[in-house]
Amino acid sequence: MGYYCCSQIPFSSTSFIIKNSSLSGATQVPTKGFCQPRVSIHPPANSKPPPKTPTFATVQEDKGLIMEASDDKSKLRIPHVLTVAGSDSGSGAGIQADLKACAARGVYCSTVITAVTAQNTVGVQGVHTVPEEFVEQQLKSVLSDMHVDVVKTGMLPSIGIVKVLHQSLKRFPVRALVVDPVMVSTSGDVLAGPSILDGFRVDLLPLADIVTPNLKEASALLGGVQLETVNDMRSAAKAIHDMGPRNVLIKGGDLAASLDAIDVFFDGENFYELRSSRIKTRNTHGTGCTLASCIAAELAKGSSMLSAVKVAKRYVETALDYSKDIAVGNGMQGPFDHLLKLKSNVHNSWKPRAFDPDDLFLYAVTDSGMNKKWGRSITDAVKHAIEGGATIVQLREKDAETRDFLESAKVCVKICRSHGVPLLINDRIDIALACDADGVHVGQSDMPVTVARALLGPEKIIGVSCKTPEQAHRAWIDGADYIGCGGVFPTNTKANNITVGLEGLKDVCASSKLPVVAIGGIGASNARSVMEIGVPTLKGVAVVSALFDRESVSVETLKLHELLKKTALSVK
Ligand SMILES: Nc1ncnc2c1ncn2[C@@H]1O[C@H](COP(=O)(O)OP(=O)(O)OP(=O)(O)O)[C@@H](O)[C@H]1O
Ligand SMILES: Cc1ncc(CO)c(N)n1
Ligand SMILES: [Mg+2]
Repeated sequence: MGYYCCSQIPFSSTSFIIKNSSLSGATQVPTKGFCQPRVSIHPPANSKPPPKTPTFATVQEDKGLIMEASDDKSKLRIPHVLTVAGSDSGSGAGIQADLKACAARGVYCSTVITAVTAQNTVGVQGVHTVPEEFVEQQLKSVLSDMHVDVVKTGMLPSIGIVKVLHQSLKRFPVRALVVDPVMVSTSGDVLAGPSILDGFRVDLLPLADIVTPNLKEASALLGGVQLETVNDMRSAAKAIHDMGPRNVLIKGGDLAASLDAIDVFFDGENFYELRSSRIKTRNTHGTGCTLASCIAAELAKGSSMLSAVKVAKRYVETALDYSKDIAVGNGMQGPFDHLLKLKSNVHNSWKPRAFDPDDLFLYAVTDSGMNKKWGRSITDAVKHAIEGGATIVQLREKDAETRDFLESAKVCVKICRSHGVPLLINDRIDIALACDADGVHVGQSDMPVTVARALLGPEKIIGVSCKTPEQAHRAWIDGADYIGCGGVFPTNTKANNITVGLEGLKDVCASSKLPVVAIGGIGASNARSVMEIGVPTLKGVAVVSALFDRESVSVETLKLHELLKKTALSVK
């Protein structure tokens, strides 16, 4: 990820687990064949709220999908939000923001488009309303076929559209309704005129589980009262709650810029001030749509309302912070990046290059004990190995403190990157993620390759230690990029490690579909014999002591590099 796209419709599902979930206050209507009851839109708020009974969703944890206890037990279903909103050609708000927010939160999102807007970072240049009959047709297509958990509404440009939505929700009840009463864009352009207010008051708010107006929209719903302070927001939340929605969230994005970003949540009993720091950025276009979609997504996963709102607010804050410097368009209000990776350097121009098996040629593995013995830092060890011609580096710092290790690893990443040499971390997926290393190397009893892959994503390099053809086969099936085979010879760096010898190495290389690097007791005296086994999958040697348990790392690396080059020529 790293490119802004105006037409792409993202979809992703990530893992999540639901147990004992409860949706605050929605009326539950038991439906035959579902262990997770379908819940109808609740009655007006002046009728007594039903007791909060937890709903239960059976979960297949490894897939992260809700499993319905329907007749067909093999059917997996992912939480589903339907957004009923307008399209924003600039993709910062509207349908496009909803799709991205749901994708980022791991929820399926279907779409009913109510209007098409010609819109960019400058403002709204045109609005084309979809005829209400066609909105109705879209609603029917989705709701009659798919199991929608939560409906979220955005731009509803005509009273007729509000009416058909109301009818459709009566006909096809869902578990929760999130209403974002979109009226005016931040650029000041009207997206739904005042005639819509009656539609909200009469038809939608009494059905809503939550309504999320910004300051201007709250003011419009209340007939134009001024809202400038947090106290005003509280009074507004209470007054809007009286119109029927179960919960109200007044968004304070438009409060004075000197203040924190404060939203007021009211559940009919208690007020909550939800605060986050105000991110200094022009890229706030679509925060409202995103917040409402994220609330809907969390509800679809089974969160309570308050926790859904808190998660959504934190998500928006993190996404804004992460995107504060991105530049899309020339106007005053830029979009932000929903599919953030929560990493500081994704927007760098640096792009990981694809793994090249020839990188395994001279594989330097650091060792904290040896570095200590010779009085060198990890970073000096890495620098010198690269100077001598190491083609890939692995940090294997078994007894370093995590915080120190991370700091050194970050510096090593910079050094390696500036020389085009991949840097891997031994065992520690957390460190690899935190320093954005090129990948990891894991042993047979470390984290499984499949789990490491899920955490690291498709681009990172994963190597795995294997002693047998069976382990090598497994590594290939599990999606590793290379295997390390050994120990070939006895070594001090791994006490009690069974050696496989040159024969064992040959067997593994001959059967492996992945490139192999030989490891264990290899140095200048025996590297030639290793490379001479002559199996094409063997791409190089990994070395610890022969480089790092020496006075000059660069000199030893250079010597070994020369020797390997000569051997490679003679083996060919
Ligand atoms: N600069 C900011 N820093 C942090 N949070 C912000 C900032 N601006 C808005 N927010 C938060 O984003 C969410 C959306 O609020 P906002 O008032 O911007 O909605 P909105 O006007 O409907 O947005 P839009 O119409 O652009 O989609 C709220 O939780 C708000 O506190
Ligand atoms: C289509 C659309 N929906 C909602 C908003 C509010 O941000 C917008 N600007 N455009
Ligand atoms: Mg808004």
